[in-house]
Amino acid sequence: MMLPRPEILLTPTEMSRVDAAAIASEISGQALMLRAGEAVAACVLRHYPAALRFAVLCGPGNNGGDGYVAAEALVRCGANVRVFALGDPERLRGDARIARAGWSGRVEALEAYMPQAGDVVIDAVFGAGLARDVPDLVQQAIADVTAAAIPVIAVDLPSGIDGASGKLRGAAFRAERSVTFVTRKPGHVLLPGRDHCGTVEVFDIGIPHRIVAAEAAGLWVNGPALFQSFRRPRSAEDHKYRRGHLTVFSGPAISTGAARLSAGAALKAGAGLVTLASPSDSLAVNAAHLTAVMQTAMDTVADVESWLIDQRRNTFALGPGFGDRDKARSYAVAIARSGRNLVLDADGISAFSGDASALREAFEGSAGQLVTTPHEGEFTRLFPDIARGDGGKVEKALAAARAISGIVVCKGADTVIACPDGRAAIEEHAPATLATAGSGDVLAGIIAANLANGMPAFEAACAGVHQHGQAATRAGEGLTAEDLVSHVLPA
Ligand SMILES: NC(=O)C1=CN([C@@H]2O[C@H](COP(=O)(O)OP(=O)(O)OC[C@H]3O[C@@H](n4cnc5c(N)ncnc54)[C@H](OP(=O)(O)O)[C@@H]3O)[C@@H](O)[C@H]2O)[C@@H](O)CC1
Ligand SMILES: [K+]
Repeated sequence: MMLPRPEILLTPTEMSRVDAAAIASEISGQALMLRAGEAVAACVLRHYPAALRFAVLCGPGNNGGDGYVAAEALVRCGANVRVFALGDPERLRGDARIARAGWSGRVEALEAYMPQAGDVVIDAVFGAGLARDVPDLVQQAIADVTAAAIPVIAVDLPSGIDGASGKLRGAAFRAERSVTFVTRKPGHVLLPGRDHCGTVEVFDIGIPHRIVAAEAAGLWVNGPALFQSFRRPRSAEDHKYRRGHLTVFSGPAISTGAARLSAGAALKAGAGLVTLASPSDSLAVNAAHLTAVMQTAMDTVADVESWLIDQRRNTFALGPGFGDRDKARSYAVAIARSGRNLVLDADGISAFSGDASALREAFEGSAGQLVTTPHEGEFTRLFPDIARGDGGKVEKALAAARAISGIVVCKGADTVIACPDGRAAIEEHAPATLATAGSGDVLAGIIAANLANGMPAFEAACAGVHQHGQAATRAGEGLTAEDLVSHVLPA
């Protein structure tokens, strides 16, 4: 069933607040658990009609409670079901205790479970309440089930996956399917969690959307819903200057390709004009490759300042193949002072290694918007203290965004886009083919084009990450960064 905002993600903490708010508004917790467990039973019957036996592994909390409900529902349908529990089921409390009482069969100890051909495992050991590494007994069960290649259906999340961060807690089941409730959780989308969840089904267990919306803090799966209303409307009266003038800084003669990839991608993404600002020694090399992209000589910060006099030059991309870090810092500061937008990538990020506060000071009070696009190594260099912390990718990206008062795009197969105001989005459709030289340069150019078009920075970055993934999907196998450029489309 479609939820009103399918892109919302709730962390386990937010989910338990939603649960508490639902119960406070007279929705019975027991009824929620019944619907959840029955949804799991329906899912396994639909997908594994030929199973010889369902082995339901139940934990000590409400995830286990869902397992007992599913077990009883399966027996009612005539299935062969065995239940194996972690810990003493007599110690269950609340709704889980009631669910246990509703299970008409025996409960065996988890260690008694011996996987057999024809089994399907229902993993109801831990869900949202996983608080630390899974105990040895569970690690052993995970190893046995994995070795025997038994299909696993996870209730909520595979046991061992942290719902907030997607991180592995000791070990985790690799599920073929996960059945979750109300919304997906970050652990379904972030890696490695996403790889352990299999196909995720979201069931509406009857909690009204207004309760969900009240607790949702602003974390989404990236997609057009986040940025479509900020797209630049197309108009017959448009001319190129209305679509923004982007300047991309080129590196020295031996490393000009990266900036050309950014510039080419920006034109395809819909920037009205793109100028490559080249050191004098690179002009001839760049000229040999350029057609629609224009060129100007740019050797010093004084050259940058005089280029900034024309207010139509509203957006800059700095870093791809740039090289000179001192110059990169002085250029970035000049752009910030003049109130223009900046996408800072690659060498532009390295120029501020360990000194993120200098970026924040430069952009604080500036009318210009800052977007940085670090991969993992660049993130560690720019934000060493944040990178060392324990948090998940979303928490780290948000801390970094606050540290620079700008948008941070943490690149990877689960790119996170974070805004200093607390909003964040996770991309889930980036094809593996994007892991190719120059792909990041293309992304920087697309985001810069969106900024040049007048999009607010968070939306420009979300759209850019989405456009980048879509371009890679259109390009298909054997993708190079040049192919990627040719498949870029406007937001
Ligand atoms: N929210 C909703 O709307 C609905 C939620 N529903 C379901 O509830 C689930 C969340 O339930 P939950 O909060 O009870 O957490 P759950 O995952 O069962 O684990 C908690 C227990 O495990 C224990 N424990 C934790 N880590 C451990 C470790 N490493 N090793 C050993 N023990 C460990 C922990 O012990 P403690 O940390 O307190 O010592 C506690 O006893 C959710 O995933 C969904 O399936 C549905 O019914 C529909 C409505
Ligand atoms: K589980």
